[in-house]
Amino acid sequence: MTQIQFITHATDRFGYVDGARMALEGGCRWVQLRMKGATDAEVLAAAAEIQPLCRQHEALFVIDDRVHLAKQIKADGVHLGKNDMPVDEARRVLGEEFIIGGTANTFEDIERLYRQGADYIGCGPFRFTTTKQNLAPIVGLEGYFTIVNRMRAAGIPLPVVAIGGICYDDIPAIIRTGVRGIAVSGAVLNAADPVAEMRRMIDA
Ligand SMILES: Cc1ncc(COP(=O)(O)OP(=O)(O)O)c(N)n1
Ligand SMILES: Cc1ncsc1CCOP(=O)(O)O
Ligand SMILES: [Mg+2]
Repeated sequence: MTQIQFITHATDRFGYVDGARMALEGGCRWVQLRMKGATDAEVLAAAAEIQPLCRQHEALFVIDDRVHLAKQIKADGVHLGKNDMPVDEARRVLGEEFIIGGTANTFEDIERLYRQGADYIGCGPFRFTTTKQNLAPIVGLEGYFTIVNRMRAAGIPLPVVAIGGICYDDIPAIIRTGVRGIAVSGAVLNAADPVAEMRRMIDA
C-alpha cells in the first residue's frame, strides 16, 4: 500500500473541502491544506471543515506554509518551503509534537532540512505541473534514485515524499527509487471519479 499525501487545490469542479473529502473517502490518510493566495480567514474556514473530516478518518492533517495557523488550530503539522519560516524556527514555535515537513529539490536541500530538524521531505517536482507556480528544476526518476542513495550514504533517515505531476502509472517506478511515499493533487482532482482514483493510487 502506497503512502499518499493529498494536497488540496481548487479546480473548476471542486473546492478545497470537496477535494479533501474525496481523498479521505478514497482511503487517503494524510491531507495537506494548501491554499495559495488565500487569507488566513479563508484557510481557517476550510480547516474548520477539513480537520474534523481528517479526525473522523483517523488521517493526518497538515497546513502548508502557515505555522501560526497550524499552532492555532492544533493541526498535526505544517509543510514549509524555501520561502517560508525556516524549519528550526518553526520547531521552536510548535515544539516536538508537530510534524514539520520541508521542501527539497536537491540532496543539499535535504541535508539542510535534516540539520534543521524536519520530520519528512517533500521532494520534487517529479515532472512539470501547473498546480504549483515557479517550479524548481525537474527531479525525475533518476533524481530520486540519486538523492535516496546519497541520503543512505550520508545516514540521513528522513522519509521522502515525491511530488509534482504524479499520476497512477508513475507510482511503481517512483517507489522503486526508494522514496517512502508520494504527494498528489491534480491526478485525483482531474479524474472522472476522484474517489475511485485515490483508491486506485492507495492500492497501487
Ligand atoms: C509534500 C509537499 N512537498 C512540497 C511542497 C511544496 O511546498 P512549498 O515549497 O512551500 O511550495 P508551496 O506548496 O508553498 O507552493 C508541498 N506543499 N508539500
Ligand atoms: C505543491 C507542489 N510542490 C511541488 S509540485 C506541487 C504540486 C503537486 O500537485 P500535482 O500532483 O497536481 O502536481
Ligand atoms: Mg510553501
